[in-house]
Amino acid sequence: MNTREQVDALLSLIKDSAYKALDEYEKHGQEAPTLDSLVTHPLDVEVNTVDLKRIIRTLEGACDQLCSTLAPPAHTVVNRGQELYWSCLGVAVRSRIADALADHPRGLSAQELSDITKVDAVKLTSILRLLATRHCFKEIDTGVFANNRLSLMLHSNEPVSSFIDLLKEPSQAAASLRACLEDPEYGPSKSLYKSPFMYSIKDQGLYTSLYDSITRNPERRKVLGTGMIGMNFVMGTLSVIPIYPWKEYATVCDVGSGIGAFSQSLVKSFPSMRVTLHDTPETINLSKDIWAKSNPDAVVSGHISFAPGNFLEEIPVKNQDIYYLRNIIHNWPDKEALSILKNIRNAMGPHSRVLIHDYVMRPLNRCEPNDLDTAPEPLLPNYGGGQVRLYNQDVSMLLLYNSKERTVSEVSSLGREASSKLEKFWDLGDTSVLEYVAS
Ligand SMILES: C[S@@+](CC[C@H](N)C(=O)[O-])C[C@H]1O[C@@H](n2cnc3c(N)ncnc32)[C@H](O)[C@@H]1O
Repeated sequence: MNTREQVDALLSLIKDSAYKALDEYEKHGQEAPTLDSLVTHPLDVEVNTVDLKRIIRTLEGACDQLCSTLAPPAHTVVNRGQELYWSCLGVAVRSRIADALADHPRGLSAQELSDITKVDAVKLTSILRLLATRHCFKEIDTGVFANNRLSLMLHSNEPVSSFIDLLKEPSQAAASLRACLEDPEYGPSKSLYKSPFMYSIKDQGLYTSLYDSITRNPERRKVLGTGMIGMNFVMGTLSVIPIYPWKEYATVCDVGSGIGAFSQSLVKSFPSMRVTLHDTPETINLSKDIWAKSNPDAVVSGHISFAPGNFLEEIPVKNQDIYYLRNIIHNWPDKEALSILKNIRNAMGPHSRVLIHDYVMRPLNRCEPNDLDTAPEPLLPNYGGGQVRLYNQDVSMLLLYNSKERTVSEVSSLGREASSKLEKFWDLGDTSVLEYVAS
């Protein structure tokens, strides 16, 4: 295709997917809200958004490719190199700007916001202008800002805001990435204990790993718990609940459960299921408190139980129908990921299944045939910018743990080494579930 043909094809994809997205909102009861709207649309809180995700990845991929094709190359790379949105979002969350604006639909001046948040008014103006330029908050008069559809996500009641807060550690590690890669000891290391994050805090000599630093910091532990709810909401992982045949099974071990955000939804949909949460003792203590308040009946009836421990040493819960691991394997370099899978294999009964629920890396070229959903040309086969979160997450895993998001064949080879074989692949739009049985 020459450039004009590519632009034509990209414009068709954009037009087609934009109209499909409008239809998708309307199918869920109301037309798509404008950016100024402060009203939640039913689709905003829907668990299964796989169809919308598939539409949006084409739309975003095509818009990004169209602009990258037609803008001067220097313009595009400098814009990306200067990107500081993440830093301003972090400030907005920490200083609770969206909370401050909640009762002021006609907005507050930067000075009024500064009086509430204690952030200097001039600096706050620059920060909010950058955010509003890409549609998070809006400037309704010079220096006067109000909430809009995107900034509502930064309210402290929204788990997504905790996930934004949780990006502090990878951002800190990202600032050290270049120096870390050039360091003779840290650069070539594959160890969790020598990740770019560990490099960034090595002079403090306080912690052995990111998990060590979070486990010993109750405030960050809480942010991790709620941030995981926000991250999973964005990833749409709860769509596994309506899509996977849970009713064929009776017992589940949620391995590395966190505070049990997944299991809360699972027992709500399948109240007869017996679920055991397995995590570190500190996180299990936190989750016991949370469940005692949020769902005491499930705890008293024994439908939810707790198994503190260390999955690198042993899985204390034996012979479950399902061992479910959401956002676990990607946190660990191959050596530790294999230990976790081997420990699960030792805990499994003859009919147990393992569900590994993570992002799955897709090829950026069309050379190798694969069974994954491939984008139409001229898009990159992995949807390019339409799947950028997956690639950001991949690099975040490198920054934090010297780990990565894996391809199907990388996870399968770890599975094989742990005496398990891939039986089924579930594509949930952004994320995928790899289902393993004993081999
Ligand atoms: C990224 S979070 C995922 C939480 C949860 N699966 C979810 O998706 O919401 C990883 C979890 O692994 C737990 N974890 C880390 N090291 C562990 C270990 N050695 N044994 C058991 N759990 C561990 C952490 O405490 C944390 O809750």
